[in-house]
Amino acid sequence: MTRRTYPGRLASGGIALGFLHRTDRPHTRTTLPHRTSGDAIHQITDAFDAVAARLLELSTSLREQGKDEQADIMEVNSYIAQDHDLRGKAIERAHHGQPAAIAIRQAVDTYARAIAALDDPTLAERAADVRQVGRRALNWLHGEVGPAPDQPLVLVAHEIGAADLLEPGQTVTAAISVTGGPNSHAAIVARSLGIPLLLAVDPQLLDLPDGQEILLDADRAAAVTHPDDDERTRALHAMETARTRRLALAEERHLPAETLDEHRIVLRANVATPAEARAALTTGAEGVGLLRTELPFLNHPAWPTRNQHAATLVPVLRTLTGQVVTARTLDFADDKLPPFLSQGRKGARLGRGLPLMLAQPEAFADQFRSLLSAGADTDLRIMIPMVASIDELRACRRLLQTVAAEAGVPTPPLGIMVELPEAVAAADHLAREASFLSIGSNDLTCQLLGLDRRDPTATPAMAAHPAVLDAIARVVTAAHRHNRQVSVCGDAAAHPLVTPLLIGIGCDSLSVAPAALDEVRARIRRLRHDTCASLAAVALSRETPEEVWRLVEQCCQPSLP
Ligand SMILES: C=C(OP(=O)(O)O)C(=O)O
Repeated sequence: MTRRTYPGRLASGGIALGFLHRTDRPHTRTTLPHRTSGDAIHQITDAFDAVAARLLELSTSLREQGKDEQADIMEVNSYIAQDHDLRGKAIERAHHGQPAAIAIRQAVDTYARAIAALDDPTLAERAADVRQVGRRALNWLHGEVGPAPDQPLVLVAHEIGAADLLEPGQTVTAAISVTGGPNSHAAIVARSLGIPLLLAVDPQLLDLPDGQEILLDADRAAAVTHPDDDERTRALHAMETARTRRLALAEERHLPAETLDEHRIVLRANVATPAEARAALTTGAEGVGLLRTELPFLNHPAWPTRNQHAATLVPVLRTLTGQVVTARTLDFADDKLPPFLSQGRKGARLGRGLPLMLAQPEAFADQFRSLLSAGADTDLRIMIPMVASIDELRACRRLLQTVAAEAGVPTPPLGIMVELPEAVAAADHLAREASFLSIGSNDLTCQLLGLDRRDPTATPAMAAHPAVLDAIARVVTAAHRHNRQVSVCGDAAAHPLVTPLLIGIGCDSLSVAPAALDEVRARIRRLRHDTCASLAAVALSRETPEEVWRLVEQCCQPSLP
C-alpha cells in the first residue's frame, strides 16, 4: 500500500474521506450485451431515450426535494440527450455502417468539439455536459448503469459530470477530476452541495482500483491515497464541523445584514436563472442586485428579438414578483462575445458591450421593451454595463425614456456598472445623473491591474489591491455626494478578505451568489463598521494586496459559527 499525494486545483473546498469510485471506466468489451433487439440506429435511439428518461427522473426527484437548481441542471442534460442534432449525427454514422457505440462516441465528440471551438468559457462548460450525456449513453449500451456501492464515495473521472454528483442511492463525499473548469455545472453543483471537488489532477489517479480509501484535503489542494490514522481522524472531524457550520449559518437567514454597531448593509443576490432566483429568495436575499441577461445568448446567431428576450426574462422575473430586481442589459464583453459579434473583433476595444449596444438602438430598445413588460410586477431597476462616459449614460436614458413612453409606463431607475477606469474618473458626473452605481469588481480589478479575466491570478481577493480600493473609495465619495447608493456585485463582495474593506469604504449594498449569502450575512453580523472604516483607511495607504490581506487577517477576521 503506497501512500501518494496528487495535487490539483480546488473548485469546491472542504475535507472528505471516502472510497475511490471511478465513474467512467473505459469499456473494454468489443461486443455489446443485447440491450435492444434492433440495429445500430435503434440502439442509438434507445440509449439516448434511456439516458433522457433517467435524467428527467433524477430531475423530478430533485425538484420534489426542493433542490431546484440541481433539478434544472438535470433537466437541461435530459434535453441534450433528446437533442435531434446530436442523435442525428450519431444516426448518420450508423447509416454509414458504424456500430452504435462508435457512432455515439464520434457524434458526441464532434458535437462537443464544435461547441468548445466557439472559444467561450461558458459554452466550453456546456460541451462538458454533452460529453457526460454521451458517456451515460455508452454506459447504457454496455449495460453499466447499476447502482453505485453503498459506501462513502470519492468519485474519480477524467471529467466529472454534475449528474455523477446527484445520482441517488450513493453517498458522495468528494469528487476528483482530471479535466473540467471551476465554472462547470459539476463545480456549481459541488459547491451548492458542499462537496469538495479537486480538478486538474495527474491522470495516473485514473489507474487506481475502485474501493481504495482516498482523502481529499482542501488545505493542501490535494488528494491522498492510503491516508494515515491522523489524517483520517482530522478528515472525519472536519467533515462533521463543516456540516454543523452550514446548518448554523442557515439559522441566521432571517436576521438582517447588520454590523455589531448597527450599520445596515443591503444584501442582494446575483442571478441569471429561475433556479438561482428561487435560491436567492430561500437564502434571504433582499432582491437581486445583478440579473445577468446576456448568458442565454452567448451562442445566439443574431441579436435577440423582443420575444427571445421575453422567453428568458419572463420565467426568472415571475419568480421575483414584488422583489427589487436590478437587471443589467446585455453585457457582451471580450470574454463573452456571441458568434454574431465575435468575427474579427477579438481583443478589439469595440468588443465591449455598451458601444455595441448603442450602435444597435433597435436591439437595445427591444431589450428595454421586454424588461419593462416582463418586470412589471417587480421593483425593476435597469443597470447599464461598461459605461465609460456621461454621453453614453445619457444616450441610454433617452432610449429608455422613449421606450417607456411608448409603453405608457414610468421610466424605471437607471443605474450604471462601474467597471472601467474611465467611469471611475467620471464618477462625479455619472453619479449626478445615474440613479445608482454598482461596482463590477471582477472587471474593474482586471482593468486597473492590467489582468485578463481568464488569468488564474485574477482572483476576487485582488480587489484588495490598494489601487482598486482607491478607485472604489472615489466612486463611493462621488456617489454619496449626490445621494446615490453604491453596491458591489463582483465576486470580491463575498471574499472574506475584501468584504470588511468594502463595508469600511462605505459601500451600501453587496450582491453575491445565492450560495454565498448565508456566509456573507454571518460575516457582516460579526464585524464592526467603525473597525472596518479604520481598516479601510489604513489599507488605502498600503502598497500591495499582500500587505492589505495581512492587515485584514490581523484586525478583522470574525469567527463564524
Ligand atoms: C459583476 C461583474 O460582471 P460580470 O457579469 O462580467 O462578472 C463584474 O465585472 O464584477
